[in-house]
Amino acid sequence: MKKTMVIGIAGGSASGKTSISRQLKEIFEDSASVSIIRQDDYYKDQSDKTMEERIKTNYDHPFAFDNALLAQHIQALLHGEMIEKPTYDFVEHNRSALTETIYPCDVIVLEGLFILEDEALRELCDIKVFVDTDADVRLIRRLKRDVKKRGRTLDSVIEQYSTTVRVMHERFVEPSKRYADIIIPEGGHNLVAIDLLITKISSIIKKNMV
Ligand SMILES: Nc1ncnc2c1ncn2[C@@H]1O[C@H](COP(=O)(O)OP(=O)(O)O)[C@@H](O)[C@H]1O
Ligand SMILES: O=c1ccn([C@@H]2O[C@H](COP(=O)(O)O)[C@@H](O)[C@H]2O)c(=O)[nH]1
Repeated sequence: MKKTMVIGIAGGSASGKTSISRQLKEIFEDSASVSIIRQDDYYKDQSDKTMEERIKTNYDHPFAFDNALLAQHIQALLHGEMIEKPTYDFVEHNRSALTETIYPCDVIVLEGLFILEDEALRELCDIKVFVDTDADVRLIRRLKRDVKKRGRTLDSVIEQYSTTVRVMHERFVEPSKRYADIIIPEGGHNLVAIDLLITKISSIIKKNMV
């Protein structure tokens, strides 16, 4: 019987998880149906909080996410059911009103900060990947991205990084590296590691198709 494969991609903020997930989706689009599920879309709803309160939330602690719903959605896809995936608005620091329908597929790329830290999510992954990018590179990337795409100021990114992002990374994200089957040093720059990952996924897809 055809089985859906789950590729878990964890790593620090701005390590390159989303960029690698997109590369994989593009590469396998012709041979398999691929869906990307981002843990970021499962940040808890904060409609009951003011903007001032939302700014103070610690978004780098596992409690900020509804991981139970995420695990339930992955299970549903594995059982051949479609899901209504929440979507997240980083500018508003809140869930959006819109959901996205995700249909059962051959490959689920499950990416996010705590995919390997959370035991239930980790156990759903057939291949566990950790994108390992140095902290200084991640901070520079985050500064550029958050100012351009997430409505932040330079000062707010630096303040959030020094108060929560860095400490939580060391406490929760970095230790989860030990669960990885594949560690990709230098993020998306490491073409050799990405090629190895692609070869492995291809062989699993081939076996699945016969
Ligand atoms: N290998 C790379 N080289 C240069 N910039 C990169 C690379 N990978 C990602 N980026 C950029 O860094 C930022 C963060 O990458 P992203 O994939 O969103 O990380 P994550 O999903 O881990 O937070 C984005 O603006 C992205 O374009
Ligand atoms: O409302 C929010 C939600 C999250 N964040 C920050 O985003 C990153 C996680 O996203 P990556 O794409 O992995 O960088 C996390 O470090 C949070 O600090 C936010 O600022 N506001």
